[in-house]
This record gives sequence, structure tokens and C-alpha cells, in this order.
Amino acid sequence: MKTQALVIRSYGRRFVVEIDGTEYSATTRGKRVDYAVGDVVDVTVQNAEQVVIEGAQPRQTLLYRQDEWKTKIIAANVSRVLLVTAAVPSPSEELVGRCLIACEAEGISPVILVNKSDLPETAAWLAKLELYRELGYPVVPVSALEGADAVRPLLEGHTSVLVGQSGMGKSTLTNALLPEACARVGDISSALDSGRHTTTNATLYHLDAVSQLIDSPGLQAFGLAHIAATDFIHYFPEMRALIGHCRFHNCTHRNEPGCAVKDAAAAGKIAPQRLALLQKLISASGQVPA
Ligand SMILES: Nc1nc2c(ncn2[C@@H]2O[C@H](COP(=O)(O)OP(=O)(O)OP(=O)(O)O)[C@@H](O)[C@H]2O)c(=O)[nH]1
Ligand SMILES: [Zn+2]
Repeated sequence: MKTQALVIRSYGRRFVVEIDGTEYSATTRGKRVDYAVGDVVDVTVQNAEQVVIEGAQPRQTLLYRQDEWKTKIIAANVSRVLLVTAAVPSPSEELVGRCLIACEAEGISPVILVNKSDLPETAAWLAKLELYRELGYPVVPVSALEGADAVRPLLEGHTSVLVGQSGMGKSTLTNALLPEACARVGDISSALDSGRHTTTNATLYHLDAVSQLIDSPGLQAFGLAHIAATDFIHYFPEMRALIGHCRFHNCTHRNEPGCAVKDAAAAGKIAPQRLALLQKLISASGQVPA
């Protein structure tokens, strides 16, 4: 029987999909394995436990990161990214900036969750993140240990994904947010989890009839090699009005005279770390802007 299914768990090469609330273990045809949690896929049902994925329906959004060599899909069809940060252990502001750019590039609305608000170290980290609130990104303090209720209203009607460095509290948040009945992982997932070489890439949970939450594994870097050098500036909201105002159309905003972006930074209108990130992304892209 052929039908459609939702990918709810990814192990890299194997998947768990859901059809009408029932989980199936899924393999793919041939070498194609680039399916992601959140994908709606066409499947052939083989028996009560197994399906084969034949292909994917077009995606509304695809959140992924890419270094020089490798693409890492985070999730498909998400409408909201919850960027989970915390004052401990050692948050990276650059990672926050990069994740925001990935969201902007895909047209997904990001929210910065500042977890562990119960810790005294949080105040200083919140002060640093004030810049991002000024740029228009919601910055929401929360304590997963104390209940995570501040997050609930953000999830209604969305497929949301938790993204962030290891140890920031994504799993703790997920557990705090899940309705009691969903907290346990289904039988198929448990069976695959206990197998060999099963790196879980992400898991989708149903919060209610219209809201889904995807937990993704911790990341240490956020490669943006899929974005063209000249496109980066479009994803910095504070720089958009300056596009086309540099003297050179292929300005790298580094050493060129008449650079509108550097002038704005010198006048205090653009934060130094934002200019530095733009310059770094353009250099790292290795592409000479056309
Ligand atoms: N004080 C405090 N500690 C928290 C809070 N949320 C999580 N933690 C702790 O932070 C540590 C990491 O939490 P996890 O939920 O495992 O973090 P994670 O982001 O899922 O980490 P990865 O699985 O490596 O991606 C654990 O020791 C949690 O108990 C919080 O709100 N307050
Ligand atoms: Zn410039």
C-alpha cells in the first residue's frame, strides 16, 4: 500500500515515520537518505512495522547548516526556530548570530530562548543579547527546571525546532514542554535506539493537534557555506537599508573606501561584532563577490 507519512525521528540513514499516529521503521530506496524530521514522505507500507520511503513532498522550509564538505539537515517544514542559549556552559555569541542568519535565509522566524534563568550568571548574558532584541528578535528568559511556561505561548500552531549548543538545556526543555503522555518514546524508536550505530539526528513530538516540537542534537558550529557571499548582508536586518550604498558593488565591507556598512559601524549604528561576523562570513565563503 502506498500512502504519505510524517518523518518523526532520524538516525541518519534510518527513520521513524508516523501514519495516523502509528509509528513505522523506515528505510529508503537506493542511496537517497537526505530526508529530515518534519518531512512529509511518500511511502510503501510493507507490514505492520515497516515502510520504504519513495520520495518527499515539497518542503515549506528546510533548516540546515553546511560546512565546506558536508550538509547537515536539521529539520524540514519548521515555522519557528527556538535558539536555545544559556549563560553556562560558555555560550557562543557567534553561534547565535550564525543561527539567526540561517533562519533569515529560510524565512523562518527565530526566537532566542535564554534558558537557566534561575542561575545568577544569566543577567550578564541577557545584557549581551539585548543587541539582538533591539534588532527585532524576541529574547525570552526561561528556566526549564522551573517549568518552561514562558515558552508555551510561542509554540501554539507552529512546528518549532530547538537548536543550540550542547548543554544549553534542549532536552530538559523538551521534557518540560511535552504533555505527560508523549514523554515516552514509542516502541519502534526505542528498538532503533538500542541498535548499533544509531546517532539520533532529531525527534518530533506532538504537543497538541496543531503544534509540534522538534528536539535536535547539540551543535558546536554552524556552517553557512550554502549562502552566497553577496547574500549575507540581506540577512542582517540592521544592514538591509545600506544595500547598494557602498561605492563598490562587490564591496566586502572590509578595506574598501566608501563602504556604507563600515561608515555606519564607525558611527555606532552597527555593533562591532555584527560587522565582524559579516566580514568573517564573506571571507570564509571563499567566493569573490561578482
Ligand atoms: N540551572 C539550570 N540547569 C538546567 C536548566 N535546564 C537544563 N539544565 C541543566 O543543564 C544540563 C544540560 O541540559 P540538557 O537538557 O541535557 O542540554 P542539551 O541542550 O539537551 O544538551 P545536548 O543533548 O548535549 O544537546 C543538565 O545538567 C540540566 O539539568 C535550567 O533551566 N536551569
Ligand atoms: Zn561595503
